[in-house]
Amino acid sequence: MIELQNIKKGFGDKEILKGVSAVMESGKVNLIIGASGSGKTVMMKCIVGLIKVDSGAIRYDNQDFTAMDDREKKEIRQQIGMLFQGSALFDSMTVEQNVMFPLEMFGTGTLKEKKKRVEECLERVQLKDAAKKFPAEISGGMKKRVGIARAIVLNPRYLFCDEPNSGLDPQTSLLIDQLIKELTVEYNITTVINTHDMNTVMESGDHIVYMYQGQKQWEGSNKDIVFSKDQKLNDFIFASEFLREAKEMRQLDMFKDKNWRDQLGKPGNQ
Ligand SMILES: Nc1ncnc2c1ncn2[C@@H]1O[C@H](COP(=O)(O)OP(=O)(O)OP(=O)(O)O)[C@@H](O)[C@H]1O
Repeated sequence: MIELQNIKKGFGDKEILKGVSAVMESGKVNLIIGASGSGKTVMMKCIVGLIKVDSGAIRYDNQDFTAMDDREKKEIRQQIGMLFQGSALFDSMTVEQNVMFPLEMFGTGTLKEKKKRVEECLERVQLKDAAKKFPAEISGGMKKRVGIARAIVLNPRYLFCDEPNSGLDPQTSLLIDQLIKELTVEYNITTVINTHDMNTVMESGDHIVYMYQGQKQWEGSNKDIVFSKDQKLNDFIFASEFLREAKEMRQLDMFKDKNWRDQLGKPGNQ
């Protein structure tokens, strides 16, 4: 679990994060959503330590990351896997060399063990047959899967994905979302995704943090979203007539589920 406690960050006299508190749960797909410029990327960079917060605390499983020295921060960073926008593969390396890279940098064990781990990860993302190919020879969806294999090769406890669906068709996007979700549950990873993709929100979002102008406007699950009365969230998520209709249909479906009906109206259901 990652906890953010009242984090603030500004550049010059411009305040970008205005005191954000939120929780990213383990074994869950946690999404950061919000309009362009709302502070999602800055927040993600603060969480992984690429940007230093001005104040507030970030806790990784109860360890205060913001109070750590460089050596302790490095230990946390080695438990973090990252999937970058556009996959960020090394073009001159084969698929298997790309996945091997973090193991060569930070891994322990013999070369044989490392090769076995690469093979396992490629098998897990169904890319064993593409091991000897170069990035230029594979599709965008395959590149994302290489990026995912590389992100999990060191068995991370935390996984950060920046726009994992950018540039992908809807069907491939769904497959990538499913893969990330499966891995999150399988290895009990705390996964944090920065996304604009409404399919991801409605299908994979176990826990969603909605940012509005540098503040957390709303936090909840994708089921909560369907019943939320937060106007800003509703305007953002259900922006089109089509999506508003889809929301009403899902509400009807969910009303048929007694367990869910019982939860409605309970404290915390915003
Ligand atoms: N290094 C920086 N120096 C100054 N301002 C910055 C810096 N990084 C981000 N900002 C500003 O912070 C604000 C929030 O940017 P951020 O990239 O977090 O938005 P975002 O929600 O991720 O948007 P998008 O969805 O378009 O990626 C913007 O106004 C941006 O110009």
